[in-house]
Amino acid sequence: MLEKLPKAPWMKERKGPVVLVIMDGVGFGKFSEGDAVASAYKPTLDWFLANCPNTRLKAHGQAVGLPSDADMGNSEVGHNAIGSGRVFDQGAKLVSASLDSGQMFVGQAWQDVAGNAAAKKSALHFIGLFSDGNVHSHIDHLKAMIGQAVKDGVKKVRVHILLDGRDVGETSALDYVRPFEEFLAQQRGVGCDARIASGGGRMFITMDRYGADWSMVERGWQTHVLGEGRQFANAEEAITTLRKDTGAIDQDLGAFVIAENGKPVGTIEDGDSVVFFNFRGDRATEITAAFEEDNFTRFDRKRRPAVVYAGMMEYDGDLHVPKRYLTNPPVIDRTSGQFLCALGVRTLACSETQKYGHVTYFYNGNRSGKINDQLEEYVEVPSDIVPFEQRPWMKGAEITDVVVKGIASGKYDFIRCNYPNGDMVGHTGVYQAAQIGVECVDLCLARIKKAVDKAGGVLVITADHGNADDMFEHKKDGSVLMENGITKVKTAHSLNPVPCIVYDPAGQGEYKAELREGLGISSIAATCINLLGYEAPADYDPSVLIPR
Ligand SMILES: O=C(O)[C@@H](CO)OP(=O)(O)O
Ligand SMILES: [Mn+2]
Ligand SMILES: [Mn+2]
Repeated sequence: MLEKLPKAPWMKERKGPVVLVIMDGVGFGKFSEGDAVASAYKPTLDWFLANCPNTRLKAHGQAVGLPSDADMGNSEVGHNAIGSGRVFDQGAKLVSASLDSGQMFVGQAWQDVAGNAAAKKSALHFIGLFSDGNVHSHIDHLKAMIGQAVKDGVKKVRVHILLDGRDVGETSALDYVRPFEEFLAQQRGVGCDARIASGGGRMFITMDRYGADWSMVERGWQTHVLGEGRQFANAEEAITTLRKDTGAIDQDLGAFVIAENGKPVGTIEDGDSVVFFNFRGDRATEITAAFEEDNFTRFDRKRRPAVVYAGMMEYDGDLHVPKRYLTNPPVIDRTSGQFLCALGVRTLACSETQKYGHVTYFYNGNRSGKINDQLEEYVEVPSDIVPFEQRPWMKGAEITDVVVKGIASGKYDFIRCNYPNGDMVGHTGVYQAAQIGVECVDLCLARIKKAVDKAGGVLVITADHGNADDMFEHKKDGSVLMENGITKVKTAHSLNPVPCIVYDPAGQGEYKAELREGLGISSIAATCINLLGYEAPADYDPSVLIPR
């Protein structure tokens, strides 16, 4: 049972709702070149920063539960922290710890997958994001598992590699493939037939999220499971050829099947074992459903092999997906949503498909369902299926329509939304588009400001991590990295801090104009709870508001 939060005696009631805007991927850059946030025309955001209480919050590394401060933030850990008001050790850290201690390998799930392949002399397949980005996966985890599988007597390993180029350098795939091929050769040297079997860009196959584009998963199934698609002798040949043919960066590269004499080397067959080695859930649950669900209707699987399947982690704590997983997820309990529902606070959450689960599922501690059907409304604006550099405004206007209407309706006490633009367009690496994405968010903020003014509400503006604020690769000395005479673009998130702005036109001086400094984005939960008129739970990270 949750304790009931006491009223904050120092906070006066506002007439209108508390509105929380999460500008995904909008941070404060530290370089002038490549900062599409700083260069954007954004009069509203600039006005807020000049006239409202505001501070910068940490949104990366240990401030969001990642192993080290060299780890950039991401949407999962960011929204977990914002929604739960505390910092939990996250997947990246938990999996590494479980591997280091050997805990994973004594667990039942590992015994099932490795034991099955060893006993049946069948293949153990690994599918996942192939990089050291540490957002969805880490290649070291993959290598540790393969090493153990060999020790456990597995004689055949097949790896299906999803090329990253989104959390790491945009054309860095071969930096991972080449040393990995050497590693696989070592495994073959000790009697395990270990090979790369298939692959493709992560934004082209397998790793769709929130049902935005199931055709990606279908292509992944065809590639990994059925072995259908363009054939190559090895991954390096595939990557070099596809790059030459299409000019695509890694995340968008086409699919490939490794074959010998026209025959794929690693289709997934009855009796095999499969490990999906991403620890993060949003882009893992669809392919998991294709393996696990008996009555699967999203696409025609043609053939569904009877395999022993495990995910790296439990991806959905409500639906308990996958059925078998190798690492226990962080126990994100006592979320702000649960406290607010217990108080009868009426809530609206909204984003477009690409980030819909961020403001619901991640925000609620990786649980996909609602906390309270009567009190909460979740609105998903369907995302376009387009390269976002072509439409950098995305569904900003439509999300704003929902929020503005929600504010005016008087039906909600708390409204939260996520604008994907800074992030989704930032990931494309197209500077001009990223800048327009940020400008779109600014245009939306102006509309929200008006609605808040009219309703007598209060607005909190923040972000989950940076991205558009850092669009060029920089050298250690801070100068821009050039390649063939042009700036090398950066598609990944940044390590930069993010804004926290409190626009409170109906405020009565209940708190100091200087906000508490040095905090991380987990402080947003207590801040919103305070503005709603309650004291935050004692174990929450402090609010940015200092009562007078
Ligand atoms: O697109 C994604 O999956 C990640 C980057 O890997 O971005 P975000 O954390 O912002 O969702
Ligand atoms: Mn994000
Ligand atoms: Mn992102």
